[in-house]
Amino acid sequence: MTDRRAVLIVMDSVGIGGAPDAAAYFNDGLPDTGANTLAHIAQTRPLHLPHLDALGLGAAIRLASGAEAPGLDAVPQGLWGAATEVSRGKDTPSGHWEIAGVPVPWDWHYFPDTHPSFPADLTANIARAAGTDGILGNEHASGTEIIARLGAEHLRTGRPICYTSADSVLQIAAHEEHFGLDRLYRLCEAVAAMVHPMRVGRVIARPFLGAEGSFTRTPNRRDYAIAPPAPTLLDLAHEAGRITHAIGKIGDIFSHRGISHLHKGRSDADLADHLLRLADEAAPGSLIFANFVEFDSLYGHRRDVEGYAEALEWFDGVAGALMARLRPGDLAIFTADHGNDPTWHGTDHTRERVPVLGWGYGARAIGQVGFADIAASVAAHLGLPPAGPGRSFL
Ligand SMILES: O=P(O)(O)O[C@H]1O[C@H](CO)[C@@H](O)[C@H]1O
Ligand SMILES: [Mn+2]
Ligand SMILES: [Mn+2]
Repeated sequence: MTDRRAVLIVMDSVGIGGAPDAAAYFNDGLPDTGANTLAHIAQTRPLHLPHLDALGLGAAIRLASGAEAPGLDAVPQGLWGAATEVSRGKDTPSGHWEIAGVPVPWDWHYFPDTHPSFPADLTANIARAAGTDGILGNEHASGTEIIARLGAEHLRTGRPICYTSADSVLQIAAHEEHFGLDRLYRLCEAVAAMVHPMRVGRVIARPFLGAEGSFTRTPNRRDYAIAPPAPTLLDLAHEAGRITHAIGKIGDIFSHRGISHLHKGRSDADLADHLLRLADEAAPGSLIFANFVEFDSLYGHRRDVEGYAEALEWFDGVAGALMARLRPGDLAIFTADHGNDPTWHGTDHTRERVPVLGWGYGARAIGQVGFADIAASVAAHLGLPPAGPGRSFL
């Protein structure tokens, strides 16, 4: 068995524009053509990302989309390229599964942007499972906006707040104390069993606390996702006897399959602590697979450009600290699952290419690759059987 370790890091929503099929994806009814998360942030205010840029981040942006990204102009010293997704979906499971070697073979079910959004029989079944006389919401919404608008009515009526987005999701927001956290989890589990057969990708529990005017979501979000339709990189590594460490949302995204140890936290700062500790401690031959979600959840969906920029600059320090701890023979890859351009209209993800930045193979331009090539490369590095339809770029 190889001693070589691999660290695969998804910077959630850190897209670099240029997706060839962006016109088929929408925000507020308008196509995602031209969306470019990183370039548009950098054009708003120059980014200082010395570690990621030294690997080739600025070069990857120019390769993916031809866009200028002020502040990101280093000569690449790492492995660098841009990856294009083939799965028909611009959400988290589609991106992560394809990165792990399993492009999504089906069309997800999306709920229409109408009011009501959910079919009447589903609405009735959700209320029955909740033990309430109805539901609130039943529309496309942003999660922070809808609890501000409907939170008081939720407390008054006890009805769960159910909403969706341009993603294949059904989200349920409820007050942790008034409705109850365990009750919300049980409801989401029951609703997941109703909608997974329809190919709705996820049911998401969105607990919140507080009183009218100050409702706030808590870190107790939980995702109930459809299982990947084929063995992923995690499954292959685990079956080969490797230790697999999942950091953050990776457990939920892969239905907890192929994971030896799950490391969660209340924030990305907690996840960074796990990552840096594992860089010191993870066994030879192991795979560390991390998702850093706050770019997406706190800044992308909220269209907060400055917050996103600061989160990137914080994460660049984490990336530098990680690279300082890796050992000769290790591979680290930094990539993303989709875009979420905070300068764009709407509040949904944006269809984009993503960066592929690697530490451990010297300076190497890999050009345009596919998401699934990442799985093939990590598998090759770890000496595992080929993972999925991609080709190794190593
Ligand atoms: O607005 P919030 O509730 O954060 O929802 C966002 O989070 C969901 C899952 O990532 C996406 O589908 C998007 O709509
Ligand atoms: Mn995501
Ligand atoms: Mn998201």
